Amino acid sequence: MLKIFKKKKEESKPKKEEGPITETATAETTTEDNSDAGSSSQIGQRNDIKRVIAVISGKGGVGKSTVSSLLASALLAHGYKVGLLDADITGPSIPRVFGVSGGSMGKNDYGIIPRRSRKGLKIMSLNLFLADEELPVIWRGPRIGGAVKEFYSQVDWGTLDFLILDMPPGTGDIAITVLQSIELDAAVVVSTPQDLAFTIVRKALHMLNKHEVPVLGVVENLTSGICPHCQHEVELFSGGGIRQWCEEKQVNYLGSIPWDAALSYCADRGQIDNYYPEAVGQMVAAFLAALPAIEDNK
Ligand SMILES: Nc1ncnc2c1ncn2[C@@H]1O[C@H](COP(=O)(O)OP(=O)(O)OP(=O)(O)O)[C@@H](O)[C@H]1O
Repeated sequence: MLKIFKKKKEESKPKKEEGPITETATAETTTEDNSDAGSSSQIGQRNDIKRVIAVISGKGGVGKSTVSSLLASALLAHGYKVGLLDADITGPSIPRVFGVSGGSMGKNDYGIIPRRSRKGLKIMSLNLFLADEELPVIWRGPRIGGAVKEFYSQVDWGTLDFLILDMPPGTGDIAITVLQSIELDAAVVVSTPQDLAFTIVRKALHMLNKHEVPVLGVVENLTSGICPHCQHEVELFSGGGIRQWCEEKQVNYLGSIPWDAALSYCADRGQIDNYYPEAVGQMVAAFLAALPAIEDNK
């Protein structure tokens, strides 16, 4: 006989995930950076963010967070004022790769003060609020969208030339909610050369089209690697049709990043901003060259 287990009633449980992050998760306030601070109604008021650029993949694990971090660091190295918002709420990795730790977040009358990397990149991530970075965040799409929106509007970003948004992976509920939560100026799409990956990444391109977000271009990650034994360059995936696809569809090909052990070494040690090979230089040059067309169409 089938035993039917009644689900325990959960309605009476307090919903822990409700309430603004900026109020519930900020452990401490500080007077740092608020010499001209006003009332709490001034939260986000002095933000002057010139461009919000999303980095998106559609497929998980292709290097979206890595490309977001490299792009933000390279723009900073070019002298731009840059912020990096980790919208990958359930799998945040940005603070770690920049060697920035969490704990109590400072707040002034203009909002939460973002953390600064050693080189001055402004960073905001849910991981910065967690006492233990290994704690999982089990939230549904609307809550995640809400958190990203707060990280955009309730943070004292100040003046930025670029706010880079490391999007959540996938093209489902969570990514769509984030797309709807923040007005984006453009998006950079990341894929590996593998046909399987790029098929899924194309879904992200369709999603961006549907939401009328201009695509700045595609970055191909993990194109090739140097064999540590014979020092020969090896292709890591079959496929390799992305550049041609970009030409056919008149989408900018922003360059390729090879697999490089030095990159993961820097990321693991919180020093991704020390990784600046030629491939990254070429990517940022192509990115900057593609910008005017997007801005002219605004
Ligand atoms: N070109 C590269 N060379 C060496 N390691 C890389 C490279 N690109 C990415 N990695 C490593 O691969 C792993 C996955 O990269 P990353 O976290 O950027 O992927 P993601 O697309 O953001 O993943 P998710 O879908 O979980 O958000 C990381 O450990 C990163 O350091």
